[in-house]
Amino acid sequence: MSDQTQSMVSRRGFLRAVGVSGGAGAMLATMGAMGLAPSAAASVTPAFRAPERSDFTLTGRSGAKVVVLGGGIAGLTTAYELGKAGYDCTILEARHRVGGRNLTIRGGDVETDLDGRIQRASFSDGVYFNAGPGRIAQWMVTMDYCRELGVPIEVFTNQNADAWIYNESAGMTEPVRYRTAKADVYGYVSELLAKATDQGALDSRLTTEDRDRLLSFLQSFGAIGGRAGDWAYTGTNRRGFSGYPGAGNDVGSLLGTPPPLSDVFASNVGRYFSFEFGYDQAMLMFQPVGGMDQIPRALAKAVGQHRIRLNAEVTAVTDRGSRVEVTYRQGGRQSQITADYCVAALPPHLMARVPHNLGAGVTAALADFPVTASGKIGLEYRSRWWETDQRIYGGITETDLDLSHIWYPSYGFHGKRGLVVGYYNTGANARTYSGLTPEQRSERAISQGVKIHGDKYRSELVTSYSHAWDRTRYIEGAWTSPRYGTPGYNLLLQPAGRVYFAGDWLSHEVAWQHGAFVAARSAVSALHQRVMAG
Ligand SMILES: Cc1cc2nc3c(=O)[nH]c(=O)nc-3n(C[C@H](O)[C@H](O)[C@H](O)COP(=O)(O)OP(=O)(O)OC[C@H]3O[C@@H](n4cnc5c(N)ncnc54)[C@H](O)[C@@H]3O)c2cc1C
Ligand SMILES: N[C@@H](Cc1ccccc1)C(=O)O
Repeated sequence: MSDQTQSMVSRRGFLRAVGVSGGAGAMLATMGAMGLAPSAAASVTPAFRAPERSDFTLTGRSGAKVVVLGGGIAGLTTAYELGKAGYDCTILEARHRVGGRNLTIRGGDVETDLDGRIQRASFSDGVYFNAGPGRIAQWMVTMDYCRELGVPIEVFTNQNADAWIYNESAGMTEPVRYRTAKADVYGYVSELLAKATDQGALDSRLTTEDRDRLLSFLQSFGAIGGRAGDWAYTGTNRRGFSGYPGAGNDVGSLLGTPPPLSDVFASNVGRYFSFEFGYDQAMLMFQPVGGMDQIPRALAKAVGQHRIRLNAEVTAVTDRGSRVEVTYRQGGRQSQITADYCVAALPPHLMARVPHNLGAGVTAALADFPVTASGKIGLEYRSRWWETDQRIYGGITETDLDLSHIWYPSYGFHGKRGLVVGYYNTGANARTYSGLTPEQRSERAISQGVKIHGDKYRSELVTSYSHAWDRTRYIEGAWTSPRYGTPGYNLLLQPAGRVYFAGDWLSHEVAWQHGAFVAARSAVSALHQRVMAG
């Protein structure tokens, strides 16, 4: 489908709904069903519905004043989209920069956490650390905003056959490459299933043709022997080589023979394979060139810096019936801003603490979002030993250590220096690290990383910066687990008087910028619909 076709389809949906006919509810109904017009559907993949495009065009104009609380992706998107339709928006952001959880750390950046710990990043020029979001799936509306805002993107390597798996608690003494682990697990699983199939164990489920087709599939899927070889898995070059094939008669040195079946299952390496099957984590994935914060930067530029008040902490919201008053503290001074409407795009657990007159039900609903902790550390190295010595170009190593994941950079290949994400963890593991000083976090991450990567993990380190989202002022958590379908959740999908709510927590894509974008678009649509109807 060409972009043009899809844009036209989306825009037509909007015009029909909001513009001239504009009956109440029609726009939202159309948005919900805003797949493809029947005539267009015939020429495109029929199953793909693209309801949320960045050519989100509000028809009809309004100069109404809107105050937006929070300058994260949801707040910025709200002001950006309303701005296109003429609204007079002001964003109040408590932090010293926009972006919220979309945070990229570069050399010179300074952050003070809730415990008063100050970190000044000293990364080299050109080295950056995405402390929050790092990847974008192709179908996400985030991609459309990158295109519309002119933010260049590049592939983010989310899976790599040459990255490692290391399960210490399963008794592994050294890491195994993904490709090796997959070859062995797929091989043995195929062997077992082929044997069971051939011995008739599945005859009640399979026709003769099914059985033959399944056996043929398993032979290629697991690289196993045929019937004559009793379907045995005995290894394959998919495991990799200790010396890769070369010129002339050099067939290379295969990476040994597979461990016995029960050792492979005991190592539990297979637990990581399904990650890349996820609809949200499957390759290809993308990242903005130069850091994830290129997105909020571009949004802020499009909104206009004069519309964004930084270091402005919202302290009260009062709905006066015909207008909304918002009180905020900036530079030690208390100020007030009055607007026709307000869109509150703060984390729900923080909005719950802001005094307001929107009702106890709203407070209770806002306070009912369980919050998860998460943390990451960026380790800058003076050499790219993971590329030169271990032949890992991007991707993720999976572990059962409390560091959970190690990410290799998807940019700067073959450069002089580079940044590895030395831990990315959640829940209890994240809280273990967030309770430590930055130096202790770095030491803990390094002492574990050397088990996988050897001495260079320590000796080549230049500097590090760690971010604990549960200890970040004005965020206090990584993401929430909404109680979908409850009266409280549904209450916040509606405006409370003149106050609307937005954020990834009001979507089914929590922990993704996509969720923040679509929730903002939903609030904007409802607000505009009301203004046009009024
Ligand atoms: C570790 C981590 C990894 C992630 N990985 C990915 C990923 O790979 N891809 C992806 O797309 N998404 C990812 N996400 C999710 C993504 O970051 C969020 O979904 C998105 O950024 C949320 O935007 P938001 O505007 O809803 O909320 P926020 O970014 O939380 O914005 C809320 C804003 O409100 C401000 N605020 C709070 N209190 C006040 C106050 N009193 N007054 C004024 N302002 C206030 C905050 O400072 C903040 O700027 C990740 C998040 C984390 C934490
Ligand atoms: N979106 C975040 C959090 C997340 C992790 C795993 C699955 C789903 C969401 C990330 O990709 O890192």
